[in-house]
Amino acid sequence: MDLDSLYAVIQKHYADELPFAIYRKPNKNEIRGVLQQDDKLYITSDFKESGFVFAPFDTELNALIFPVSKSELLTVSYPKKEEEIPEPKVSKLTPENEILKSDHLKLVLKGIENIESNTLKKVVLSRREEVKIQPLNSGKELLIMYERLLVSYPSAFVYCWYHPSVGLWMGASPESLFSLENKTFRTMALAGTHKEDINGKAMWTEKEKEEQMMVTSFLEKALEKVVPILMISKPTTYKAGNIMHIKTDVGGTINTRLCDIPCLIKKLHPTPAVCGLPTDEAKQFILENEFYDREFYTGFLGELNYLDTTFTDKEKTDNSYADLYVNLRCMKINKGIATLYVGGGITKDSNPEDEWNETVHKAGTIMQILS
Ligand SMILES: C=C(O[C@H]1C=CC=C(C(=O)O)[C@@H]1O)C(=O)O
Repeated sequence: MDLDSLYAVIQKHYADELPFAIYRKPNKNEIRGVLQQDDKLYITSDFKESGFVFAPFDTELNALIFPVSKSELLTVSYPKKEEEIPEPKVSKLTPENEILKSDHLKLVLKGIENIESNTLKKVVLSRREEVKIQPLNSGKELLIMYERLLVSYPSAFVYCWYHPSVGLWMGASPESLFSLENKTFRTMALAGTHKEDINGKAMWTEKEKEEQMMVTSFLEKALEKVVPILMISKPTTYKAGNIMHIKTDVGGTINTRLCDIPCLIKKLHPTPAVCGLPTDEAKQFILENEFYDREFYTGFLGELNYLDTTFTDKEKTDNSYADLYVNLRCMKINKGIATLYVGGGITKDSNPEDEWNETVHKAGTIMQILS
């Protein structure tokens, strides 16, 4: 099958209001599709099923799955396309934006005050922004947007997910939750944000370095008992579209008898890159104080318990395979409205105005594919 045929199948599925996910993994030259054959909503309660999982931020809520046994799985090659990424169009503040801004500044300030007076060390605070778009009348318009995402974010996990009773989500995630193949385990500590500068280098501040180090230390601690020799790279600058982050690669051979995929999910989701530290305190602060429901933003998604190499073999499952990504740089699309989700890590050294600007910039990079 070629790309055009895959797109044709997706368009038909969308028109028939049937669930599907399409995705391209970071730096890979292929697109995969998981096309569920009925319109039921399947839930995975223990992450033991095989399928494409879509899990919300709040671990108390249901994670959804397109089961392999109920889906057609397709894979096509995707030629690499290089394209200049346009500068994000950051529009002037409208009165609506002013309200968004003052709410976000208040939220960040409250986060900082909490960190100063409590045991909370870091909390990731976010907001959403609604943008009017041309209504997506057909799958064709949808795929044009998806194609723009693919080209703008070659190093991201670029996906489009649809279920008629949940809605349509699209995104380009720079962050792996983890991958596991047999016993080879990989994850990353990603934090700190800068606009891309001319020479591709960023001058990281102490605040950003510390914020990212907290994520690395969390992973080290969470994994010490289950990955006997944990390899941790030096922090490097990582480019995601026209945004840069600090990234540390973390990995090793895991003892799957001590910790399997459900155990890893429990240990790692939500990471301090999207929640904070300590996890429970940060999560409580987020649920009580953010002005909206995150739903699937900062949840995770991807291949669960079906082997990469046997992608087309529906019957074959392997319980030590997963390739999961954190749902960042994403949006929900409903008719003529795209809701963008953006956030940033708050520590004691955060400056509310800078944190607001970070979210404006992140929103701008997603917005550029909407025009
Ligand atoms: C929560 C988000 O980003 C996280 C991932 C990378 C860098 C981040 C930061 O610099 O704050 C965040 O931790 C988001 O983009 O909505």
